Amino acid sequence: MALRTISSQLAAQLDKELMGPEVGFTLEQLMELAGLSVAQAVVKEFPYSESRKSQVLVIAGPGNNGGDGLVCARHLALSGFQPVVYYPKRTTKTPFYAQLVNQLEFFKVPVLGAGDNWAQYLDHTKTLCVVDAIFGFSFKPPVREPFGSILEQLRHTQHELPIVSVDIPTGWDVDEGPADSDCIIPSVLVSLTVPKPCATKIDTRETHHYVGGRFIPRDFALKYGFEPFPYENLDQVLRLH
Ligand SMILES: NC(=O)C1=CN([C@@H]2O[C@H](COP(=O)(O)OP(=O)(O)OC[C@H]3O[C@@H](n4cnc5c(N)ncnc54)[C@H](O)[C@@H]3O)[C@@H](O)[C@H]2O)[C@@H](O)CC1
Ligand SMILES: [K+]
Repeated sequence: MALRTISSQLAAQLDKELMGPEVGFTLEQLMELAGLSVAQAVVKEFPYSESRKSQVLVIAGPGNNGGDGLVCARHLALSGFQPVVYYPKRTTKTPFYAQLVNQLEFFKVPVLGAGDNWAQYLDHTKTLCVVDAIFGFSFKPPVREPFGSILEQLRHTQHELPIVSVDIPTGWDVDEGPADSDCIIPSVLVSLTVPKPCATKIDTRETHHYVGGRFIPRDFALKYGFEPFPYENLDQVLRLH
């Protein structure tokens, strides 16, 4: 069956409507569910076991994709993993992001900033995977620093240290896919609400694809032109490939 997708423009419109006066979701609610979905995909792909490594590096960007990463880290901590967050460009647009960081401190999750030695966590003998929560559907190329250097390092380690990308593999054009051979190739992509067109460009032999962000009713999905996804029970993610 063909992959159901919507364009970046329509995704932004859908988001706006969900948080508009008629529907009334808050960003905080949606982000909590989005981050929980990503954590659940990590748990499904790399089940926790006391006998194996459980460190996960979460790299959070400056926008809402980064916020999803901060929430995901908290849920991973609750599930027995040892997340470490690298959050080099903190936003002060709303106090909410600082609250998410406080919650991570409450869970004793280290949150590294610009200037900290984050690259030490790119060691595949100690770290299970990297959660790429750098940019989502509002990314506009080209990548600015420090994120260009971060992506370059992830590309060098991706064959030993799998990347789990939140919504969009960072650096890919949201509608067109990987712009060049320098782009990262995630091992797992967790599309939120509905995959964006770039998801049709993943090679399903190397990237497992999930959909998460389970927060819309059937008729709303149909209005935006896609069939709802058949999630099971209270699962927050559904594996597509
Ligand atoms: N309905 C949904 O699907 C929801 C989506 N959420 C998340 O929100 C994301 C979209 O969030 P935003 O609109 O905040 O955007 P993003 O998080 O995609 O990125 C925007 C931020 O990145 C910066 N940026 C953009 N292009 C850049 C470049 N080339 N170099 C350096 N910095 C750049 C911008 O200045 C801005 O700070 C989605 O992809 C998803 O992860 C959830 O948090 C909530 C619900
Ligand atoms: K991402």
